[in-house]
Amino acid sequence: MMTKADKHANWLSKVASKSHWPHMTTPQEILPTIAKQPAPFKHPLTVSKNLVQALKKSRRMLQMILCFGGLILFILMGQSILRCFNYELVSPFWQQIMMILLSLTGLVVLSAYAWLMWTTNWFLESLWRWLAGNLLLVQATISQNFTELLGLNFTWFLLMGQMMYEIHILRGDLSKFEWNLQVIARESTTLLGILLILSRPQRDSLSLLIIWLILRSLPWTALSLKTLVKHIDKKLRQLQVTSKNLAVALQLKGFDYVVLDKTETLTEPIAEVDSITIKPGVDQHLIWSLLVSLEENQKHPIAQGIYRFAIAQGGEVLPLKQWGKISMGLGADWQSDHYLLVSRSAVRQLGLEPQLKNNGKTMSYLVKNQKSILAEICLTEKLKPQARSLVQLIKRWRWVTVMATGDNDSNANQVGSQLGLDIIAADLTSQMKAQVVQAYQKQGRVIYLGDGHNDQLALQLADIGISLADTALPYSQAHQAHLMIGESSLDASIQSLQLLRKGWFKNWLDHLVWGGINLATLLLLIWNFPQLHLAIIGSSGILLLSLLFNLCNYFFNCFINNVDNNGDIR
Ligand SMILES: Nc1ncnc2c1ncn2[C@@H]1O[C@H](COP(=O)(O)OP(=O)(O)OP(=O)(O)O)[C@@H](O)[C@H]1O
Ligand SMILES: [Cu+]
Repeated sequence: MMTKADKHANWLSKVASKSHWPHMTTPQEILPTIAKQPAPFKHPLTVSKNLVQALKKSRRMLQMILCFGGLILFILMGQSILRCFNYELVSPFWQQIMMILLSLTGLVVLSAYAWLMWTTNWFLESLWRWLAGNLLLVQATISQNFTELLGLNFTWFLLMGQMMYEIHILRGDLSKFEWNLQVIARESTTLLGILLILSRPQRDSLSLLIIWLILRSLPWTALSLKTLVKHIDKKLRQLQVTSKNLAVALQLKGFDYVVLDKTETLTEPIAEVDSITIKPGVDQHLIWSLLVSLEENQKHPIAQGIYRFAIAQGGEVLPLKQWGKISMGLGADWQSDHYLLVSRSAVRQLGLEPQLKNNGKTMSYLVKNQKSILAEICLTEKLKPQARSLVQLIKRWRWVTVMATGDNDSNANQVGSQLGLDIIAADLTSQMKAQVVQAYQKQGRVIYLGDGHNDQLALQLADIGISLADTALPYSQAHQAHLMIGESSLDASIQSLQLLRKGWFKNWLDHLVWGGINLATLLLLIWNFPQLHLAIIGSSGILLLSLLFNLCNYFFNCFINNVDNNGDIR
């Protein structure tokens, strides 16, 4: 049988063979093809620029009005529907038909809602809600309670909307404003719900309600996401790790793939030159000088190794005209010739054949005018001491380990098998690294661990990007990652991953406790404690308001996000 790992290895070999070269990796070139985010919600309305600008300015105010207005309208509509439609007057046969239809739609809507929840990895919560919802459904159907059935349908429909909204938050960045809005909405609606219940004639439900609210607040304070984020952020900072969007990261709950960069992530930041084989008849001093000049200002581990070696051989700096960054190496013009210092696969794509066999080493080739190989450079990279424990840790958690490297496959296989990685993808450009991440995201959640050198895009696209930006090698775009490790050792990475996992576990516990409380209340209800019924009606009042708030917010976000800075609808 084909394992998960095999399937992806197959797919990867297909992607890797599509590599194009020479290829200038400019962000403009990559972004349109790679950074294809899920298509944004297209609003069917076309509105004038001025209106959009006005909407944007008064967005918050409008949200409030729409939300509370919507709630009042909703209640009024529900009441008038129930008043106009006299269920008792319908013939018993049609009453039965309507009951069955309502139960069935209830089941469908409930299942759709639970499924949406399932897709965000809230497995347990989704299961609780589905089971509890079905209990309610059965109870209402058996007792032939038409109003309750109608209410259940409505509530689940709204819950589905809320779930869509939450998925929307999970996909994007949770802004501070959105976060605060959520908190305000939740707290104010709780207050409103309490007032609603207090205004009811039956006071006996009050004590039950208070117990219920205390129970409800326990997990909220002890285990809530906000507390967790604070706690974990503090610990991360002690490790000199800066985090971004930790709330989003912690809501993801568990991972399926960890994609690792090789050079400088798993290996030490300086490579050691083993040998440089120069083509017979070529001026050696020119080679050393070309190497020194090419690598002079490069931060790449290979560059550091080559530079040191060539300097020691007496290389001098020549006024080269550098090409800027290209994938798979460097390019520069000197006098009327152009020189490339590139990888094995790049050399092959030029139709040239290296002399030396590649025995699991990192290789780099100096090529003149895309026609002849002047020098073959063979380098050794040392594994970082903690690389093995990192991989073992990840494997113990049963996440699939993938190596995505720009280095040649011979070396990648050597390092990969030494560490026992599940999948190895070599000869990747930064564009292909991003594609690898995207491909795995179709199967599950992806963490990317890299140095921010040839993988900024991959770091950005992954569900969590962890960049090991060595303070001595500040990579310009590393800040887009969710976590930044300020040292090149893997210790902080290992500890950060462990912290995240602890966070997910606690978050999971939170849902367990919540689900337990919900289920217990519902079971009590089924065993016919009429007072609790009131408490639950009160809490659904809370729910309703917060749902409407979230729904308004959701549509607003989709709508506003579709409008670019010029006020044009995309
Ligand atoms: N500064 C450089 N000097 C010499 N060769 C280079 C340089 N940069 C890249 N190369 C060549 O291109 C290949 C791929 O480099 P790239 O930076 O894409 O990946 P990498 O850093 O080696 O691996 P990883 O993706 O695991 O970090 C290298 O193996 C090397 O042959
Ligand atoms: Cu790297």
